[in-house]
Amino acid sequence: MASGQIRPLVAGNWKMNGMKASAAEFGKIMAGAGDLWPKTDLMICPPATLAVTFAAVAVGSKVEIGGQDCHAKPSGAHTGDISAEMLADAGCKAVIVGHSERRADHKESNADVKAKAEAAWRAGLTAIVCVGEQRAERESGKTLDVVGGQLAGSLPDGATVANLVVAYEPVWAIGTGLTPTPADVAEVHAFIRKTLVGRFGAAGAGVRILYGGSVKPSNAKELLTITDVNGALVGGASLKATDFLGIAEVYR
Ligand SMILES: O=C[C@H](O)COP(=O)(O)O
Repeated sequence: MASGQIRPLVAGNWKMNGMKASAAEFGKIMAGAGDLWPKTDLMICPPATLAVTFAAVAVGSKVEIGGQDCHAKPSGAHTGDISAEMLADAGCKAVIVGHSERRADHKESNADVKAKAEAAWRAGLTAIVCVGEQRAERESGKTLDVVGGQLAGSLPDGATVANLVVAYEPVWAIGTGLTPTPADVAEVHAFIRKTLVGRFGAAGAGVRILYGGSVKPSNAKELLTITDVNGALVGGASLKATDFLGIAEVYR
């Protein structure tokens, strides 16, 4: 399916950034979102400490709130963890699972990511499943093998495909200012689309595939208008309202 037939999603992952005072920047994002919707869906995934407040103030706005991770179980003795059900209870509509920083820092396996994605679905959330290769893997021509393996192991089983988003984030492009060529992005996104259709049939053609990794206003048009790029997962540039909205502007 051509990217133009799917409403894009521009999601901001604030990672471990943001204090109560960041509500002012979030307010600017909400203020600008009305002009971009309904052409583009906007989402901010703040740290959990801010999710409840942001979700409350975002009611009635055109910005949805997502979590950055969840535990696979609904509740229990898991100190420091947050369940998908808790995120839903806080007003979140989605959760990122399998971000490369979680896969690396917390040694999350594909099976862990899949369990988290299924937990998201169980709680009624959209699962944003992240995949992407390391620099050495790209340089040795293994990108599609790596991404294919991650998809095979991490995508949830079930029929709630409408609640699935895949984010392609080359690990070497995250926070580095480096980006793949448009041709490389197109190749991986076409591969992900083919994989989704193979896995979910016709419904796979409607799953949004985001690109993430050093997206900023100056490169957004080049990266986000490629076929089968249906939006962006933005890190650093999502912390500043003008940059985040400037990225989403490409879909206006
Ligand atoms: O989740 C977002 C990505 O890790 C991208 O981060 P970045 O835009 O700072 O490169």
